[in-house]
Amino acid sequence: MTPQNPWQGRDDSGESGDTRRLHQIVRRDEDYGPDDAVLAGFASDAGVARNQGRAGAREAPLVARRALANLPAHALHAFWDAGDVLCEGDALEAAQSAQAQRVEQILGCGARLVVLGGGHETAWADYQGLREHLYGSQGPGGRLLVLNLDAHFDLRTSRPGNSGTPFDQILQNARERSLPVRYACLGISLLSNTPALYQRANELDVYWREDTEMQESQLDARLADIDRLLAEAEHVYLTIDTDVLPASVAPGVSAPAPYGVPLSVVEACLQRVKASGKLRLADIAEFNPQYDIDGHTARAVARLAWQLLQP
Ligand SMILES: N=CN[C@@H](CCC(=O)O)C(=O)O
Ligand SMILES: [Mn+2]
Ligand SMILES: [Mn+2]
Repeated sequence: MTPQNPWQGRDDSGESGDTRRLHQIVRRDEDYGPDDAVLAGFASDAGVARNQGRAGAREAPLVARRALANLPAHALHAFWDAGDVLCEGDALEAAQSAQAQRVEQILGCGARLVVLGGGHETAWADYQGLREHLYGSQGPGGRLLVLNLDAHFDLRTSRPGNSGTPFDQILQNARERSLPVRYACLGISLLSNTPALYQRANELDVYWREDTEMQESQLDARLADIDRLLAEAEHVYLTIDTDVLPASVAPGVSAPAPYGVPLSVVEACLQRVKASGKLRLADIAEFNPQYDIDGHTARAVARLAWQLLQP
């Protein structure tokens, strides 16, 4: 469990009506079951450090919980905080392995899991847990869509892994095991990805759209794209890199993108995936509180996490 208690906020219970906020409905036991919402943190920026980026994402789970704490509960009656897996120093693979085991265990209970990263090395950890859940001996099998909302492909081929390699790691691993995994990346910034990364995306049959195609006026077409991708899969892993948002909305990231995808579009994509009934796992990565301005990024991350937690 995190040392400081982030679950603190206003108490309006003296007023009439439903005044519940998230800090008043959070639970820390393990008595969750099918369809219950569970929040878990992966406190790591070892992948960002390895990837020549700005450290600080390791504090994100704590700061995001603080921003979530005071939000009204609305349709959510309870949710569980499963605490953090901490990455000590550069011991990333050990932390990813611990996170994968925990993800598999929580998904095995039938819960709806939302992970707060960490750099995007979170995705390789989360995927491995989901892979065991879906394709392990008791798993249902079926086609998996990995849907990443991100300014970056994160398809770097260097190893050991870092925050820029997770989807190459996932696709390589899926190929080795002949698993039906498709990768789609929405929000790519032309100015944040080299031609080598576009080439890697083409080699791996990645479905991608650039940020310039992900604006409000193009939303209907993008939702139709998502519907087609969803129709070709039984399961979805949704991963949101905070740097997909414009730097003005989310300055607190390692690698800001000035153009970005509007929060309204990101939310519409999230809601479309949720409505499909195929969402098995979601995470939000790359929030770096050290570079935030007046909590703007923390609030945007909390807003996305809040939507994922709602029934
Ligand atoms: N998580 C991904 N990070 C980007 C970082 C790019 C940058 O630092 O400019 C990537 O590897 O492409
Ligand atoms: Mn990114
Ligand atoms: Mn990323």
